[in-house]
Amino acid sequence: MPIDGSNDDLIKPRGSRRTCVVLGGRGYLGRSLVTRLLQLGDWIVRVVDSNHSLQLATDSNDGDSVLRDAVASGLASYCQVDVRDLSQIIKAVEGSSVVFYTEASDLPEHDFYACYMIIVQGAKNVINACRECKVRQLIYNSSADVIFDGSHDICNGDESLPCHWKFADMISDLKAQAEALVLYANNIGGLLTCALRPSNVFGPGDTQLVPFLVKLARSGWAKFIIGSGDNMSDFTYAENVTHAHICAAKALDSQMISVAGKAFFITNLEPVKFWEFVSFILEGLGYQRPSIKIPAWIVCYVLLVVKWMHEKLGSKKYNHDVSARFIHLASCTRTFNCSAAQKYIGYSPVVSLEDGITLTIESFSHLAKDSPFGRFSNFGEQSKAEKLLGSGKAADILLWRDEKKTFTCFVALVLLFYWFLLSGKTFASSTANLLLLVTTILYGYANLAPKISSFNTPKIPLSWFEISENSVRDSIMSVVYLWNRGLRILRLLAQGEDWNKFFQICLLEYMHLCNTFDIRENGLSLGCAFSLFGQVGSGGILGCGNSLTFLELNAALVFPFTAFFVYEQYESEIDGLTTTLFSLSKGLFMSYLPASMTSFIQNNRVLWKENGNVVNDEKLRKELYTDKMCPLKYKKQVERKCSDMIMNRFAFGYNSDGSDLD
Ligand SMILES: NC(=O)c1ccc[n+]([C@@H]2O[C@H](COP(=O)([O-])OP(=O)(O)OC[C@H]3O[C@@H](n4cnc5c(N)ncnc54)[C@H](O)[C@@H]3O)[C@@H](O)[C@H]2O)c1
Repeated sequence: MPIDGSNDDLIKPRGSRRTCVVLGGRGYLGRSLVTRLLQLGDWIVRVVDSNHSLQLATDSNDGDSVLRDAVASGLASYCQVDVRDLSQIIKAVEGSSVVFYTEASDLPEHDFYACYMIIVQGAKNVINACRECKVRQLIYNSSADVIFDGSHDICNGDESLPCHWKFADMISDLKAQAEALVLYANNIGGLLTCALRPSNVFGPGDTQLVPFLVKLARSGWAKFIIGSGDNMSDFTYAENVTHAHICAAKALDSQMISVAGKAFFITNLEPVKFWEFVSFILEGLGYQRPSIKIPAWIVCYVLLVVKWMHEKLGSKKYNHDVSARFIHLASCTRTFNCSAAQKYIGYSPVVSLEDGITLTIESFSHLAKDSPFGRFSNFGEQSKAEKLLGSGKAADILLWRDEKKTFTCFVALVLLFYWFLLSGKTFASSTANLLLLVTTILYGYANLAPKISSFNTPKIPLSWFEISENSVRDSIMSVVYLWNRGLRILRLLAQGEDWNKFFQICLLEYMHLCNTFDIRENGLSLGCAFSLFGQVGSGGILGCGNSLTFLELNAALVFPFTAFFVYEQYESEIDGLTTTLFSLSKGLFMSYLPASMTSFIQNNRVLWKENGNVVNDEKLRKELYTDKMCPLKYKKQVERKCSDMIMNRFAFGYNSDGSDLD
């Protein structure tokens, strides 16, 4: 129920304070609208939202302090409603003359019914409540998305553009229906309505655009420009949207014929390249500006594959619509003509685009790259890939946190790789050549004149060549550790204690030898296992052997620089896929076991004895499936356990269903 409960509109003369309702008044746009209305001083504001109470911030939040003062002086009140319940809305809007309606934007997009009930049914309820309570004006916060089909450019589009009823996403479709209902309700039962269509709203506290861009930047995807990067877009600073609402309320009185029953585009009147805007925001927050162009159709296909994977894995966390919407916005031109709003509702932006961007960047400083959370990919949470790499310098390099550093390391590794492996020399002569080269360069540098024409040649300080005692001790310790470990493995192999490892090493050595011969002997093939094409003919043999080896070595070089990066981007997808593949291979393996064994494993009620204790097969499952065993070992253990079970069954008189044998 409204706290103030006044019917002042009906009693107070025109020109004094009027009562208005801001439905969705604790939301992003709603808060800004409430603050602006209270600052104007012409209104008694009833904040209506789904929260139990106002929940005012305790710190010095500007908007909340204005509202706190207004509540204390009786100029503002709060009322809790659910827009799906007509009776609640009737109580909330009773006695007001204007209703500003902004509905939720954080809707459960996978649930059509819930979205429909909030957007469309909610709009019907608000209209009916306004009629019932004789509210004079209803101003609906729509969106420019209602005329966008997700694929065609809109250049300087105005209100004459027809609604095509083809939408890129469900929310825009439902919002278009709600907007149509609001406009259709105009002038029925004395209610005047209009709708505002802001385009790409942003500003301090933005819950959609800026957080999405930051997330993109932290995951590394903001490096890419989708499409040509030349597409133009209109953006609207949030305060300008709320200003437009207040202008519309005034205009519904003064310019009734031109405004009532109409929709108006609202923008900052400063169209910019979409990627220019994104770059301003990202650079302002310390992130790299997007620079690599990728055709939009490739991104769309990748997104479809990701969607398909999520569907297969039954993942509910992934929101395809949000990513798809961003791709459409990011690759199409969407500019709107705002002259109708300027002419009929007297709108003009109160905050310029440049100031709006500056204020927004300031307000999101906690999400900036240098903030304590800047290194992490998921708002304070360390990624698995980063944990796996030890969160140190190696992680920073392999996860491309600093492109320059990573690129330098990669180039250095490539050079070493070619120097040592593909030069055709032995390791010792490659090392000797490298040392000779370094010594020659250093000698040459030391003998350079201190100044060559206008360039100074700084001397390299001697400290560069010093190695600290600790580093020497650490590296010796590492060498000693590796040496001891190698010796232990050798001892195991020599004593024949680990035949698996013995054969693995033999196989590896054999393949290595074959490939070395392939490279060195220039045409000689040993028909190695590695070179699958080795048997085809001596002409092709060398090529295949060489190129395969070359490819493998290259892959080994590129792998760490790509695999961890890709894993970080698609952590949940890759984990999910691995789990699915693991369970599939587990199922496949079980299907190859004899039926008697699988029935023992699958039957929950099977009992057997182990070390004299009766155990059910749950324990067996846990032991077998959670152990990190190699497939061969795994199979052997299953067989052994199953045969034990069969033995036990007869020895202890249990049936496979756990009942006693007769
Ligand atoms: N934020 C943007 O960038 C943007 C851009 C263009 C258009 N819009 C549109 O403006 C509108 C408002 O956007 P926002 O970002 O301020 O949304 P928001 O989600 O921040 O605020 C909506 C408010 O509605 C309340 N609410 C949710 N469910 C309700 C229910 N069943 N009954 C009553 N109240 C309920 C929420 O508590 C919230 O306070 C949305 O329709 C959105 O589509 C937003």
